[in-house]
Amino acid sequence: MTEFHVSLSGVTKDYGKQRAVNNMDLTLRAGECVALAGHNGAGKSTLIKLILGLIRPSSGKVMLLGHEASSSTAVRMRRNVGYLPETVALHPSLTGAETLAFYARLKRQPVSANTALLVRVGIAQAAQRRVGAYSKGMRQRLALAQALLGTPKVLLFDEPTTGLDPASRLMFYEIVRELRNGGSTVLLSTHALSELDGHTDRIVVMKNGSKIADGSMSQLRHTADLPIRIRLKLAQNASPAGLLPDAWQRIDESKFELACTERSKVEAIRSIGALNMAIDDIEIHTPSLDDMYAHFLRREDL
Ligand SMILES: Nc1ncnc2c1ncn2[C@@H]1O[C@H](COP(=O)(O)OP(=O)(O)OP(=O)(O)O)[C@@H](O)[C@H]1O
Repeated sequence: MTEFHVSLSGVTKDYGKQRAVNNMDLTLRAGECVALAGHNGAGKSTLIKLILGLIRPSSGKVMLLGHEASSSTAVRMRRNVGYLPETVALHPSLTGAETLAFYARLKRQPVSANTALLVRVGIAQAAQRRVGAYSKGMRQRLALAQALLGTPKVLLFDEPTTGLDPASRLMFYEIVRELRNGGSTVLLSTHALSELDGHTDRIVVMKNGSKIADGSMSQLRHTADLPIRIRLKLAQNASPAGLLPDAWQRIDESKFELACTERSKVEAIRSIGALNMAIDDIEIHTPSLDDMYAHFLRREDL
């Protein structure tokens, strides 16, 4: 049986006249990492707060670990949920160790596990320093440590990698991988789609409160069907380039380019093979995640 850790059905959230989330359906399974992408004000943070039960939907149902998210029974479930908010307010006069101990007590977790947690997020050496003297990245790592307390079943990260350097980002995604392998569900909101490659199972794209795309990277590529560019470099002794069909554009003396769809890519490569030309190199440029993202956000019909 598929185990859903989180499910939203027909969820709408209005703030007065402002519709922040519109008729949203979403399910998150155990051991799944899903990225939530969308422009500023698309409704990502609101969606995360709905899952946390911090706000109630105007209509529809949000289920978290088998309980309605904003119900009193779900409060007990919160111990199984880790949350990293978009802006983290940590007390500047507490040390890193004291901060984590404070959150561990709030979450009723043993403080004995904290040292290992500080090592895991890479700030053990600064544990006795005041948080006020931490860099932005160090504060973000400490905030991540509090979200990981008790190895939650559901982790909600609101723009977790903002302010992290590339090494810290890698550390973050390494932790996400461990969490997934351990069966936790991870939902992370982001603007940085280009850094997601290989780190998430699905990407959900939101626009003006509605879900406009939901699928794995390759499913989204298929749906977007953006042109792929195949570049050929012919060998010096190659047969005349005139053998190439007209669709191939000449770039210079020896280089040619074809724009084709994801679906017709294999056929295009096969047809070059059939021409029996001497080829030095073939490059395939697939659309980047940012290209796909821009494509979905641009579409007027969505
Ligand atoms: N407490 C609130 N009261 C009124 N309107 C709100 C409130 N919180 C959010 N909104 C509105 O709801 C919409 C969605 O906001 P939300 O913060 O969920 O977007 P977001 O996708 O997280 O944006 P960002 O990427 O900028 O963080 C926006 O139009 C925002 O102005």
